[in-house]
Amino acid sequence: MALSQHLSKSRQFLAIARNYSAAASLVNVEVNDKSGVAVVTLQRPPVNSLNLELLTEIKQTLTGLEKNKSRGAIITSAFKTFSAGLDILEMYKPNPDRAKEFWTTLQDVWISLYSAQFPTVALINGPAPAGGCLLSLCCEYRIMVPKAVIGLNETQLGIVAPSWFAASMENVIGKRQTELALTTGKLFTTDEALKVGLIDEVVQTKEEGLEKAQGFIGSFARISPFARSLSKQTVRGGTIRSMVKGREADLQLFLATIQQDQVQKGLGLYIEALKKKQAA
Ligand SMILES: CC/C=C\C/C=C\C/C=C\C/C=C/C(=O)SCCNC(=O)CCNC(=O)[C@H](O)C(C)(C)COP(=O)(O)OP(=O)(O)OC[C@H]1O[C@@H](n2cnc3c(N)ncnc32)[C@H](O)[C@@H]1OP(=O)(O)O
Repeated sequence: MALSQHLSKSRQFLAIARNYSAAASLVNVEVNDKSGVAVVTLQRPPVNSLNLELLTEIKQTLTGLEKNKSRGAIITSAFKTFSAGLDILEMYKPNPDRAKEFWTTLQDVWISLYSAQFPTVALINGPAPAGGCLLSLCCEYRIMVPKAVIGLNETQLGIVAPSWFAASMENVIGKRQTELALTTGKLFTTDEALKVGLIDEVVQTKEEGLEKAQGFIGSFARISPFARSLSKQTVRGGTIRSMVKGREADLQLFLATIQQDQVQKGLGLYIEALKKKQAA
């Protein structure tokens, strides 16, 4: 499709996305006029913790971008935190039906973002623990600001990162580093993340990050989108197939795990600690 035609379609999507954002407003989508690349900004105050509503909007946004054959997407945050990960309140004293929908929607978001046909970049403009890290791991390229942290720190909450969280990290930094990171619940500083390959670039500001992200996506301009996306599928297909095959068992494991007394106690203490931190 010619770029002018494509941009016209992108603008139509943007209009729809804006209308949608106006109604719900947890995700803002702006399509760059020149490049056709969408900047997807998470904006659930205060820390973009991923609850059912935010995940649902992310899922709808990704579906819209795929349908409109997006040229690329940059995922970032409107706040100083990229994303605080899963909303702990979705797992603490949960309503079973909501918990089921919550986890299923998280799985859908992972599948859509991990297998997106268009190029994806995470512009990590603040802390990205656990589910925040997972979102960025689904992308093809990660750009991060200094003085932030990123990692799958689930063990620090007394829970275990599911196998597809672990696989997402392993595909980026390898088995050895993933095992060390997961068993300790490590949150990498920006410098540590760069060293281990968990992120690809460090930028000083979000604006610089947006430029770099556009540059990364622009680097595919001369590559056939068909060949590009099939190559991505070749590399990621095994991980996606195994997640999809195991998703019902994964859901049941999640529901059973969060009902355990010990897990509920751990989550309760973690919530208290977060609140005390704010009061101090
Ligand atoms: C085989 C296994 C199979 C199944 C396993 C079963 C279970 C495993 C399931 C899932 C894996 C879990 C994944 C997750 O993502 S769990 C979430 C992990 N997240 C964190 O540990 C981050 C916690 N937050 C922070 O460290 C800081 O908030 C942060 C550095 C992000 C920002 O700091 P800042 O100083 O800017 O803000 P705060 O004052 O700390 O927070 C403001 C406000 O927000 C509340 N908050 C923070 N994070 C969360 C969160 N993740 N969920 C809900 N609420 C959160 C915080 O309490 C404050 O609230 P309030 O006091 O009411 O203002």
